[in-house]
Amino acid sequence: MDRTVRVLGVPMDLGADRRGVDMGPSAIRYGGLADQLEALGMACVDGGDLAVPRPEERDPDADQPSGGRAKFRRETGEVCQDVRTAVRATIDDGEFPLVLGGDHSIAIGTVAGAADPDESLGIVWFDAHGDFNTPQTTPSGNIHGMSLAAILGKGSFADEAWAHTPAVSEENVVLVGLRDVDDRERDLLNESDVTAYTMSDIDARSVPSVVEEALDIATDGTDAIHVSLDLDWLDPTEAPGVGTPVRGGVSYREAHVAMEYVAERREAIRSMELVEVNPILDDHNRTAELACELAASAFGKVVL
Ligand SMILES: NC(=[NH2+])NCCC[C@H](N)C(=O)O
Ligand SMILES: [Mn+2]
Ligand SMILES: [Mn+2]
Repeated sequence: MDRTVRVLGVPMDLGADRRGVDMGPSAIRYGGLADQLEALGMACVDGGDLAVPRPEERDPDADQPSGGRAKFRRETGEVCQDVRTAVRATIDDGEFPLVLGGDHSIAIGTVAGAADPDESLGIVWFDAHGDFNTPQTTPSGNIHGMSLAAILGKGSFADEAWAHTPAVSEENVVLVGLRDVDDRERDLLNESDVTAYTMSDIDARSVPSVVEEALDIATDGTDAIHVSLDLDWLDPTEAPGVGTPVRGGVSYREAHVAMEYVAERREAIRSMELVEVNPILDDHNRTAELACELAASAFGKVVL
């Protein structure tokens, strides 16, 4: 890729129950992100961290305009609008936005910034979870479990302009690696036109075949795609530093080969994010280091 990569940190933890994911951007930087990308011959600049309010200073239930429960809805909306502005400015400058979370709620802002309203954007979402709850179905009230539904304007997110990005069509959205879905979330997902590949699909078909098909669906008829990588997609033995680990995820090698397939489509990729790294729960920063390695593979690092 010949675009300069601009790293944008979003130390956001309002969307999750476990504290500590706000330190993800620092952990990923310390994990050697810039060095890994520069070793590939890429130019990399750091846009710093966006400001995020502290949860201690806010009331999670202060503003619930359209019913249901989405904790820190107002604050999440404000942060996501700042993420959108920063991502859009990066793209307007001809650079590639690499957003570091923070919890997965920030994807709402990344996608809003990446999607040109006059174009269509596909999404490949690597995750153990569907992130397809709405304020009406959520068991937790945590927006990181609702971010994909928000982008698609599900439930009461339909009325919230900061959340819903109409340039994204369900037909071009693909989930990869699912293994933990809530009951009402499952119904919403099954009723939607989103394509979801579970870990059972990966067991039966292998990562290269599933990821290639996922990329085909996301790029089919779209102008560009966004790649969202939740580190809990990997098995917790490889990525222990995440807030909502689920057994039975992809292995180290499978994650790398998936990112190598992503790299083959890199001209179509407009933005990428690495989310849910929680250094408090990690083992000597290995999850953050793995995130850096996977980013390098997604940008074209190969063995030979
Ligand atoms: N991005 C994540 N790690 N999401 C976890 C979501 C967990 C659960 N489904 C919930 O709605 O609360
Ligand atoms: Mn997620
Ligand atoms: Mn997840």
